[in-house]
Amino acid sequence: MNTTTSVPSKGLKATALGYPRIGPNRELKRALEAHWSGRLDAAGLQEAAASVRSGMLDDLALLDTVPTGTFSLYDHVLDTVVAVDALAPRHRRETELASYFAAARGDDAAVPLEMTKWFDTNYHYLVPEIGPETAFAAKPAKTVTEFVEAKERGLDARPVLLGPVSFLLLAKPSEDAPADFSPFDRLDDLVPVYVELLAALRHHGAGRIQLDEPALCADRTEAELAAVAAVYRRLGAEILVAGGYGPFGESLPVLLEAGVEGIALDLVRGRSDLEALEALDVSRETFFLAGVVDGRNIWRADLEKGAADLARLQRISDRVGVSSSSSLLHVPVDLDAEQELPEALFERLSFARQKLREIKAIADPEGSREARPEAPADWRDASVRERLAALDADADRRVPYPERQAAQAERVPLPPLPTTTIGSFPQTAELRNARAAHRRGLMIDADYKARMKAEVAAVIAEQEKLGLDVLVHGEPERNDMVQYFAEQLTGFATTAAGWVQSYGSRCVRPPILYADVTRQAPMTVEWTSYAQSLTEKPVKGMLTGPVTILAWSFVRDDQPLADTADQVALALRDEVADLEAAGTAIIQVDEPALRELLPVRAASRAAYRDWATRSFRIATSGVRPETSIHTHLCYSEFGEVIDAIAALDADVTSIEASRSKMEVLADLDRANYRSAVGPGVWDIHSPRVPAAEDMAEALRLAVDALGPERVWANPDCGLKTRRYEEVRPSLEGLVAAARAVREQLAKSA
Ligand SMILES: CN1c2c(nc(N)[nH]c2=O)NC[C@@H]1CNc1ccc(C(=O)N[C@@H](CCC(=O)N[C@@H](CCC(=O)N[C@@H](CCC(=O)O)C(=O)O)C(=O)O)C(=O)O)cc1
Ligand SMILES: N[C@@H](CCS)C(=O)O
Ligand SMILES: [Zn+2]
Repeated sequence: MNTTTSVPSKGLKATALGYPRIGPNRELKRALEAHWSGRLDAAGLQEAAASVRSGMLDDLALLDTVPTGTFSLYDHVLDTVVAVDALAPRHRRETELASYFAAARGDDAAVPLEMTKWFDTNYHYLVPEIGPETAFAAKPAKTVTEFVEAKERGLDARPVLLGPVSFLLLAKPSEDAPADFSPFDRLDDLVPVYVELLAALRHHGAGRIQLDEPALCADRTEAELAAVAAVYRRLGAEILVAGGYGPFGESLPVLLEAGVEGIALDLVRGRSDLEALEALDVSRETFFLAGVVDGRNIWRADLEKGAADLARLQRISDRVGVSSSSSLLHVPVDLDAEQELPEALFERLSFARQKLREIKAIADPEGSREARPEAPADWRDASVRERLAALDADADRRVPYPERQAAQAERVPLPPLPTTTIGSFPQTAELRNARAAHRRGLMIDADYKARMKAEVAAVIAEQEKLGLDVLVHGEPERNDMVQYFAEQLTGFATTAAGWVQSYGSRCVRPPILYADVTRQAPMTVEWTSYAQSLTEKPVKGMLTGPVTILAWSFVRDDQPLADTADQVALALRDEVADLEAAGTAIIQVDEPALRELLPVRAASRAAYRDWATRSFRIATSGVRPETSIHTHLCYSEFGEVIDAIAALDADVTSIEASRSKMEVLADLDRANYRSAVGPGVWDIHSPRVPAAEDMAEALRLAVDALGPERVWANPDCGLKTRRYEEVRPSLEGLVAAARAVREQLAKSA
């Protein structure tokens, strides 16, 4: 056994709130997918998981105190469901592992838990279903095992669990719960189970235990805050409460008054907590972790600034340690895996492993305080800035929707309820292998392009055969809908191995947006034009919007997000113009991350909505009235961005609606959204083939809500993760459903 022990620091104790858990080379992803496909048994999967955990501890051993339990086979919220024994009956199977994956992914017998965005990140968690009858019980096996693993190595280990308040606030009522039930009503029943979990850990020698309460970084009601106080009074000593997604704000005095031993502060996004603490009467015995190393971005820390914040905290308390601002889950593992990054960029970056060293350096009073190098002057591009400054008057479409709609209908006549898809068709292993071969230099450009064009032709033929009305080229040439654009724009770098978990085994490599953005050449026109040359039906141009490009990249921190978004928007505006000039009648600009970047706190939201929607309009407003702009959003929970969706001023919005049973349509109506909607009638996140009759019923609901002239028929997201075996029958059903509803409408007219 490896018996690494941590090296005691000369200064303050160094730790981190959590660590990447997919493995430096996505080892866990490969093991999971092998297990799901039947190639690796449960024991083999557990062995691979143990090896990933061991690698995490190898890295974390650099610290004085090591967080444990932040590993997960799929998702840490699902782990908490298991830890409190709250699995829904429909997910219970013969083994714990089978139950776990039934809840995570669904199977023939049961739909999975819903998946949704984790705060303002690109990580997705599984939403616990809690009802009045959910019988909680403590199941400490995972947390204890992982704690003991670290302890047996001689490490000073600190178990981490998702706290009870956040667990219930992130949950949704189970299907059979009464209408007035809220999972939070069950807090008093859940807390004793946490008491047992903590007792099991203490029994194995745990001291301080970290309870993550990220929900306390959002606005909370008085009643919720009162409950927080009661819970933390009851959970007792040696508890460290961590937030990680901004300031605790009004929760901060509540936690202090409840007498929690320690609080982990996010001093990157939540620096206002520091000022709040300076104004409060805080016991000098309170333990604080100064989260001065950014867990959400990849820039090297400003060590002087970190040390200065630390000093401020030391004026408040005698017990201070140093940490990351959030879990390091959101950054890639190791910068040293990147050989191709420009030198001036490389030396300004820090991934998880490097961040551990930064934490250590800040904790050590004699540690090096070497400054991050200045950004080179040629990272700024005066021409982009001048163009943006001159653009103000041009950032909106000049003609209002009703006139545009008439011009567009004349240019592209379509039946009622036009059928279309969201853009991507299945990314087969064969496509990805061709891309990997191309990247490694084993396939020349011409062959790669020919292979992708053959795929476009096949996708067009599929759609013609299915009888869809508005076609797509299928996006086979895109590794990812953000990375593909980042690879072609200046100002972005892409990584070779900078993988970050998005959900379960799925990962993304967020590009790094480090300098002013410009478009060197058209990025998509050739593909769209080629697809259009193969068919008489209209083919949509397909772009990713500025907000989503920002949300799914690591973004420069030296200027407001709004300014960066405008630069990306300007590059897209040129692409839109080129697509239009090439004869493209319909251009879709996807903004699935519009909701994701919405600030966690309500006070900052109006400003966000303004810049986010303006950047979309900069990208799209250059076209003539007869050119139709579509947009697409997914990941439900649109409530807070409904006004923003209306402010995008698109001609057609396709939107995830199948899970919310079309409720979003009434919301759009209330927000004065008057253009057309494609409410997703097929939930593509599930492998189930939807029944044509169910899709027809959904379309009828949409027609009732909006009128027949405003409804499009489409799935609720792209088809890249689905297989053709599911796609063909599902789209056949979709076309049949639209035809059936059209016929009914014609009869009743
Ligand atoms: C729509 N979603 C997206 C989000 N964020 C993005 N940046 N992009 C998105 O599409 N956030 C919200 C959702 C999240 N959903 C998903 C869905 C699916 C994935 C996914 O499948 N990810 C893939 C990786 C995708 C990718 O980059 N593919 C590349 C590289 C493929 C690869 O792994 N290559 C191997 C080499 C293969 C070989 O040698 O044989 C390698 O590099 O090691 C490509 O297609 O070229 C995943 O596998 O996890 C993510 C988010
Ligand atoms: N056009 C993209 C949008 C995904 S959100 C796709 O179809 O995959
Ligand atoms: Zn989508």
